Amino acid sequence: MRDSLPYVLILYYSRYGATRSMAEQLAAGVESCPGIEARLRTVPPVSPTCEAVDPEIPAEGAVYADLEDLRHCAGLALGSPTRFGNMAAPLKYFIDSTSALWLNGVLVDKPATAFTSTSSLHGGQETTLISMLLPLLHHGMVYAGLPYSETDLMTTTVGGTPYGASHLAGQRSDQPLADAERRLVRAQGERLGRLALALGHLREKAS
Ligand SMILES: Cc1cc2nc3c(=O)[nH]c(=O)nc-3n(C[C@H](O)[C@H](O)[C@H](O)COP(=O)(O)O)c2cc1C
Repeated sequence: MRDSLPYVLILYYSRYGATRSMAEQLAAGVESCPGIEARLRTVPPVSPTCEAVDPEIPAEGAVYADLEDLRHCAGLALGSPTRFGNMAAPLKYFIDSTSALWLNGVLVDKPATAFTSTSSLHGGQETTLISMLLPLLHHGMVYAGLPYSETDLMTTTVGGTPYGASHLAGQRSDQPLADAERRLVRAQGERLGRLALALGHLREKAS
């Protein structure tokens, strides 16, 4: 018998705060689902010289993720700023440390999604989301984007894609989430929460 609620892991990197504000909205969406919690975790920055070791507790924002956060999640949302049309290196670096979980198939059949923030509208939101989709598929996760039943997808003039939520943060990464962007990332969290519960029940039945 489980003594705590299942949780969706929201694992993100954010240098200037835009992706972090998306992560917080996605968490609110997850927690609007009765019976499941959101767990926010981040990853430390990386640098070309790797002697430096970051303090164990970051100065602000979520605490750093470890592999146990990932092992026990019921669902996973990956968030990253767009960097040259791709996910940021710190998130990729963390994902590259997950081979032991992959070998044991611990993420197989769990739902996953991705979200991103950019400075420019056509600066690579979709390619970044797809770059995050790739390792999730290798882990055997079930990718859930955003369906067009979320009608903001049809009308948004800022972020929001069927591949996952996105945010146009502007040149200084200081634009707040637009209403449509906020609704979409919340809907994504709510959907991920529902899917995590449903797939969790299916996995329990099968075991
Ligand atoms: C190295 C680097 C590469 C970037 N590449 C892109 C890019 O390809 N397209 C884009 O629109 N913005 C790009 N940006 C801007 C960030 O994606 C944008 O500022 C984002 O909102 C930052 O998110 P954060 O506030 O969570 O750190 C880049 C920023 C950096 C530092």
